[in-house]
Amino acid sequence: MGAVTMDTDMDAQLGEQDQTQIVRLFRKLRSTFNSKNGIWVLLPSYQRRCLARRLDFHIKQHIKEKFEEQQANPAKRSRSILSLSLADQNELTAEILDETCDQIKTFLFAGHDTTSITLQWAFYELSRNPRIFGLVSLELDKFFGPESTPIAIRDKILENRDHFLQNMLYTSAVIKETLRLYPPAATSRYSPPNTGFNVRLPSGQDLCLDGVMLYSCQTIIHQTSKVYGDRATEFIPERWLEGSETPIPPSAWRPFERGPRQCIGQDLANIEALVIIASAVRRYTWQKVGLGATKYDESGDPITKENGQYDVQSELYNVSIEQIPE
Ligand code: HEM
Repeated sequence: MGAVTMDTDMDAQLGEQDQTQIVRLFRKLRSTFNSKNGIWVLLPSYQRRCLARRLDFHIKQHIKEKFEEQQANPAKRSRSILSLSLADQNELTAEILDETCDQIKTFLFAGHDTTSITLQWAFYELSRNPRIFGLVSLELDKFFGPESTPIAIRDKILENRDHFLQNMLYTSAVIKETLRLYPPAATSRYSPPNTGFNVRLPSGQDLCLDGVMLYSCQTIIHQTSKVYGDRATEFIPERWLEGSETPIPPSAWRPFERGPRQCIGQDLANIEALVIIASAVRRYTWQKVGLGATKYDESGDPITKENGQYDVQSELYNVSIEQIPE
């Protein structure tokens, strides 16, 4: 996200000591929202304000540096979000600096966990569904040929940028199905008082929702059997391929939400996920360990269930609501 938003590698994948200040402060700030987290319980709002101020300071420093660079050498402008948003500015006023800092924080926040959570679930489903893993692998073999290094993958994508997505239909369906079963983000809508926003329930009852905050629960919408059938809770990428049995109305799949405020980064998220899945599947196979770990037979091979999935030693979720400690 650092590269896309600010044209900067923020070393987020390195150990904490080697990460940039922005990443470290961002993580600390986020931890203040976890009420179980030691000292923050006592002083969350004060600490939060201090951390937020320090984070703003570092991001603003960065914006100033990029602005100077861009002014000195306009021809070398990159296509990062920061660079594009500064493109028409001749002067970096305090107001523009504040606004740019806010926008950058929104992108860093919105594009950070969402894609990584999607990838975690995609990797999980690929690890326990050998048939699906095989089909992704086959599609990637056809497109990339024998090359498997990330650089080769990048070059091949750039060479075929106009046909890349058309060639990745199955892998794209895996991502779509991952986002259906495990939507990583959410949103809400507010209808101010006196708007006159009415909805009709399936029972025929009319409800006025003025003054109500509405949370559209994608997890429920995405698993409704009226749309997704008896196998709504199963991971079946094929349901997204042309010629699949039941057409799915667009409004029944909304991990990025819909309408004028829908996710602005969805194309980027899809491409990021495709490139990362392609790089990983081309080089590795993997098995789940810990909770939900794969079960093996005596000769060390994974045991496959009737539905084609690997059997597991324990359920992935083994804590029911009643069991969650206070
Ligand atoms: C799988 C990945 C992602 C998912 C599931 C996701 C989902 C969402 C959702 C549900 C919203 C709220 C939309 C609404 O209220 O209607 C949203 C907003 C937003 N997302 Fe994403 N997002 C993802 C990745 C990204 C990335 C990579 C970026 C940045 C490049 C990004 C930038 C944003 C921004 C800026 C907004 C606010 C848009 C606005 O309020 O107008 N998202 N996203």
